[in-house]
Amino acid sequence: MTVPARPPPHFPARRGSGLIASFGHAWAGLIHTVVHQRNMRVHLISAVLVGLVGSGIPLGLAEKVTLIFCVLLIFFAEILNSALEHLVDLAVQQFDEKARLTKDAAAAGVLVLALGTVVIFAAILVHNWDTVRTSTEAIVRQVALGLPLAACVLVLVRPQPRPLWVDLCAFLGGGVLMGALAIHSASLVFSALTAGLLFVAASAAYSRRREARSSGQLPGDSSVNPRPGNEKTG
Ligand SMILES: Nc1ncnc2c1ncn2[C@@H]1O[C@H](COP(=O)(O)OP(=O)(O)OP(=O)(O)O)[C@@H](O)[C@H]1O
Repeated sequence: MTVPARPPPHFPARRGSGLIASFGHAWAGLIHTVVHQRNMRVHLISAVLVGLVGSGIPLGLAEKVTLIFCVLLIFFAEILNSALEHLVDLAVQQFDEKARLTKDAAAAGVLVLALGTVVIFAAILVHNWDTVRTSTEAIVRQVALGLPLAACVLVLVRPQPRPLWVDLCAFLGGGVLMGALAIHSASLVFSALTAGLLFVAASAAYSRRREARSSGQLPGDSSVNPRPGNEKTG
């Protein structure tokens, strides 16, 4: 006797197929993590600061590769940590010791990587201390233009509701600062990394605005608090 084929599960229609659609799903996963995971936003701001140091001080190839690899590894770990949290929440809706152990272990993985990156970053700065000491002009420039750029990224990723013009000013202001920094950059790879992070922050701001609109919140209405249930700390 043949077993009747099971009906397909109730899935919403896929947003497309092929390589471009796969890239779109991965991009949506990245932006969702930035929007909903506070720690991911902390990593993003830290990565902007690393990008500013790397594009201000001339570093060796091995040092550049190590720093960029560390930054990407932390993002990777945080995204995987977030995926695991979703999976655990899907399987377990009540307090469960194994759920706690799984989430704690995943969070520990991110913590270890973040601490390791801080140590590596400090070791690279100490190793290049002579260059750092003689790069006063570059340091002043990176602080004068880079800190406002980091502030623009911070504005874009903040969960608090705000008017659209604030996001637009932050994105355009960040772009102008980025351009000014890129002219004198010691490393175009680090400049590209910083520009990419600004773009990710702007996409997160846009995505948050769309979510707020579809859930009935008016963007820019400061009387409406962001939904705390949607916000994760890790
Ligand atoms: N179902 C559960 N059973 C037991 N403990 C849980 C459960 N869900 C979460 N926890 C505990 O609460 C912590 C925070 O979990 P949550 O899902 O809120 O993630 P988060 O705040 O985004 O995580 P983190 O900042 O730790 O990465 C977990 O690390 C775990 O110790």
